[in-house]
Amino acid sequence: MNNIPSVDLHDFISEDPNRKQKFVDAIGKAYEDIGFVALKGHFLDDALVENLYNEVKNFFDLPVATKQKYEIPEVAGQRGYVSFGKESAKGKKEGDLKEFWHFGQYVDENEKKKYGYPDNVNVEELPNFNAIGKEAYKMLEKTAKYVLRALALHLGLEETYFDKYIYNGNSILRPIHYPPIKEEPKEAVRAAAHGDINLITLLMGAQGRGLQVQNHKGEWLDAIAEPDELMINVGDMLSRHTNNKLKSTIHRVVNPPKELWGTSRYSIPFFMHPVSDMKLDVLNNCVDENNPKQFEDITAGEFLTERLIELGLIKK
Ligand SMILES: O=C(O)CCC(=O)C(=O)O
Ligand SMILES: [Fe+2]
Repeated sequence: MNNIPSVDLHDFISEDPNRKQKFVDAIGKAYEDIGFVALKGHFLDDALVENLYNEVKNFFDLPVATKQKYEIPEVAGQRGYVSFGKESAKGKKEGDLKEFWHFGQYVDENEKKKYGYPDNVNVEELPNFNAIGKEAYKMLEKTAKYVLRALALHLGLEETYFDKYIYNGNSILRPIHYPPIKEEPKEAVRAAAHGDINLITLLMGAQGRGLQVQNHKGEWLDAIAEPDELMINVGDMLSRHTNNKLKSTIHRVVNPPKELWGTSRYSIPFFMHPVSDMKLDVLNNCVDENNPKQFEDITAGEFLTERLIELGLIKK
């Protein structure tokens, strides 16, 4: 029995108003409650998923010295490689037991200056790695656009409310490798308890065990998706914007039992970010007498910088 509700994006995209409303209600209810849904009917086909996993595994199999060629501290880990143990969850000193890669937004040459995004990093050893990453990025971004449209309707906003903020948004596709565990990790875990920073996260790879989410009672529940499903959760930016009506649920990746220490785990979250100048100020229609404004006004860019400092990716 899974604890996370399952929804099908085909319902939302269908021309049938009842199916569309059913999707909006189901995802809205799930995000006001547990903060996660498993979603079928997205735009990633099986071949693309398989190709992406193969490329990602081949990348992490490269020698450490090769991977480190692609580590660029000046961009605060926002593109290219981030080596093992570098990132720690907010408020935690032990680094997570993971290494990862970041693909970022693709903007035209003439738009580059406007957005100020760092360039994506090209892996010379793997001729298809970057093209496949880009294709997956675009398909996840398209999926996220429809999910945000459903959430806009649920919030009583215009359906396309988020479209203008996510066009050329600062999203990140992050393939993660949790290597085999070689010695007693003491306090360190694969990913310590955290809320995501961004608007919503679309996670590939939640079929395997390890991901857990915390419910209202503080209990940790396993979050397991079907192979054709993406796990999609609300991040802190959307939770702020909606005055916590939509919940950014704390989640973590636990270490496996000792007999499975020898195995790697891979996952590929897509962190959907808006453009940096989106105001995350609490929406008026999410404030009333019983639920007063809970968050200070802040832009997405300011909020991201604050959090990257807390994660250890920007050095003060
Ligand atoms: O690896 C996973 O399953 C989840 C990773 C995660 O929560 C994150 O990177 O924010
Ligand atoms: Fe996360």
